[in-house]
Amino acid sequence: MTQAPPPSLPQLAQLRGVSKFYENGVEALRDVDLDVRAEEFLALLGPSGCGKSTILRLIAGLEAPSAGTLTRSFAAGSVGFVFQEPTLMPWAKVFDNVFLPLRLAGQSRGKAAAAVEQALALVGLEAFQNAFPNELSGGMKMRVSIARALAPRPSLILMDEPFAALDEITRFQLNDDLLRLRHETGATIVFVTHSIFEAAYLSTRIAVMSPRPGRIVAEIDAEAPRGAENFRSSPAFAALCEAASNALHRAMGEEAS
Ligand SMILES: Nc1ncnc2c1ncn2[C@@H]1O[C@H](COP(=O)(O)OP(=O)(O)OP(=O)(O)O)[C@@H](O)[C@H]1O
Repeated sequence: MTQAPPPSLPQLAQLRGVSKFYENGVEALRDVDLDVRAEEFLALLGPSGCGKSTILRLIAGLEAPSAGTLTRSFAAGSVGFVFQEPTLMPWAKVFDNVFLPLRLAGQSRGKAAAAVEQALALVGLEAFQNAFPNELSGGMKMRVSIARALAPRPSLILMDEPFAALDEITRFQLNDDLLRLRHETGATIVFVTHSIFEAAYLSTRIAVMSPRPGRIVAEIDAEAPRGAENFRSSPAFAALCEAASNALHRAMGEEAS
């Protein structure tokens, strides 16, 4: 008698044999197979121009594949996007910036107030709802941008190098905030980064990409215990960085060091 296979984790998105050509003839992706599993923190790690942002846009439904299949199993309104720049409206208070996606979804200010305040509390900015963006530091602006993505309570958050423009100390703080937020909200996160260290610190899985046309060349299980006081100096963190670094070197056609 054959045993039934173990139940697989639910998937929010599935890419099979996905290629993407832009109108100018650029082949951004070639034959990409990738799953986004519920409740994971998936990092897309790869060199500049390898198609990481293209994958996010495909998952969000902002682009269509040129070939292959893409299946989405989340509601259209249940995805949040965080970009490298905070992209806040400078003329609007923090509250109204975070309210924006709820306003676009047709909610009144009064009805949305609790959700906006809760999202701001999640990023530690509940006291700044009446501030304007130019009164905030770069890290605080990014927190507002994250709160805006969280306000509609999406099941999936797509983050495109959100901390790349921040100094390292702020970046480390926001990395820790993000781990806490994921824990508190249960959201699935797909996170684009160039940083091996950031991918190793944050992720439960790292998909390593080749240079353009991008393909997934390695998937690294990164479910290391994050409870340690200082995970960044732990052997588990070092091992993850080494595995990701070696996969990236192989992808770049170099000898792994
Ligand atoms: N709308 C577009 N039209 C034409 N070419 C595009 C378009 N968007 C992206 N590309 C090209 O497709 C390739 C992949 O771009 P993409 O932004 O997805 O890569 P990336 O890995 O996110 O890059 P980076 O790490 O530098 O942000 C690049 O060569 C880029 O120039």
